[in-house]
Amino acid sequence: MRLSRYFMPILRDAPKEAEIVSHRLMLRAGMIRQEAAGIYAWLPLGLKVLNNITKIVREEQDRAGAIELLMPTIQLADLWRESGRYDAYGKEMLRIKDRRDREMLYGPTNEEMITEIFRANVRSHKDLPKNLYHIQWKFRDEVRPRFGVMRSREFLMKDAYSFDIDQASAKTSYNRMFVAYLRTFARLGLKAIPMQADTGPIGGDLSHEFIILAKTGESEVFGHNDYLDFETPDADVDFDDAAGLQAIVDRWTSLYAATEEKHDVAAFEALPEDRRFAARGIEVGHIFYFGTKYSEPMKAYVTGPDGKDVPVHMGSYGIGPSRLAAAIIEAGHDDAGIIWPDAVAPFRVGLVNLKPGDSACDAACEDLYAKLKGLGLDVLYDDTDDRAGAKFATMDLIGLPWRLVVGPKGLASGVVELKRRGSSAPEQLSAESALAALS
Ligand SMILES: Nc1ncnc2c1ncn2[C@@H]1O[C@H](COS(=O)(=O)NC(=O)[C@@H](N)CS)[C@@H](O)[C@H]1O
Repeated sequence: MRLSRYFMPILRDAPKEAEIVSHRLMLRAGMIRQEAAGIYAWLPLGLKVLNNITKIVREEQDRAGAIELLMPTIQLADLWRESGRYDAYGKEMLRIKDRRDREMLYGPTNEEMITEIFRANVRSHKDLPKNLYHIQWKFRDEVRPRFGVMRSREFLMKDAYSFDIDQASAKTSYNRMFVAYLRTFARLGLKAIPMQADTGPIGGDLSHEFIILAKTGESEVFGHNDYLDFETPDADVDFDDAAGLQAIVDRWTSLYAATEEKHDVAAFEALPEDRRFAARGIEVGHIFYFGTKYSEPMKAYVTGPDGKDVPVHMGSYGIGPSRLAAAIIEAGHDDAGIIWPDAVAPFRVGLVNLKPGDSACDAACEDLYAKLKGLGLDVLYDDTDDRAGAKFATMDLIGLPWRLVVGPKGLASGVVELKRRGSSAPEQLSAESALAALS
């Protein structure tokens, strides 16, 4: 992409209302723009990051055997009356009426709707287990939206829902998502720790939050340090091996880890001082098992092996891709700006022409631009007339993994300059060597 043709409204300074670093940097990098309190437009650079995040989320859901569909954002109030949550959900629910005065709502979550879709189509235990998911915008009228997209009112969520014949089988579905979440957050360059958590308005009695440690996290969390060195399950983990999955979950829940709500001070303080952490954390995922909480009132039954109708056992599993864009910045930045993990970066390489209009620089940049794209790399080519310092600052701010600089002096001695974001010194090397280093 040529920067002269792109749309990336960089801000020199962050607006004063931005309190945390990710909010400041997302505004300054031209990734998002607030349209109303807690409601954001995702500008081109931010949308590329969001799409990279959802791509990884989707791949790991699919690997775990979940099946993707897409449910609407607008839901009928009557559906929520069936589960009894319409009144219970409270002020966070955005209630609307259509032209026929029909009561509707902007979905904060989809347990009722997915249960309705399931019960209309699945009647036999032979069709179980099932895990259906979508990646869809949600609305929760948070009393105090803040920290940019970290706690917004309209936000993107991957929410998956599992259906099983009994609790034992539902636990395996829960474990599949647990393992998928470990892999997902690791691929996003994050160290997420599963912590026992409250179930809140979703319900049930088994729940884990996946927390990443960050100074600006909203939650107070406590845990055993060893979690930070646990390896992530491999891509070839067998999602049909119930015992193997349980072993992974057992290992990842074997040491102390709890959010404030579930914190057991005595258990925590029994740990050696140098083996425990008390930190702030960001909740990037939350999984729940809640049995027949929805299937019972909504009559989502299947015929069991004994011919008797039984309500299905369910769980729901949420990840916040829009929150993750901010959380990843909280976990990876420096004074110059964002440091994206390669898998999430909006472009792989920032190509900087120090002297647009100089025929040697223009020719060398066009050649590198074409070759880098030929290597399948996404390139942002800064062909603008900005000063060199401003160009370098922009590339650091938006956090691209590589910066490749072409200038008249360098060309005269047959070199270009290559720099890895976040590492130390830039390297002077031939264009060919630079291409080899980037391929
Ligand atoms: N206001 C918000 N802004 C941004 N992300 C949010 C917000 N509220 C929740 N999330 C994200 O959405 C994830 C799931 O939300 S949740 O309430 O915990 N879970 C559910 O809604 C269940 N239906 C799981 S399918 C959270 O872990 C968090 O990453």
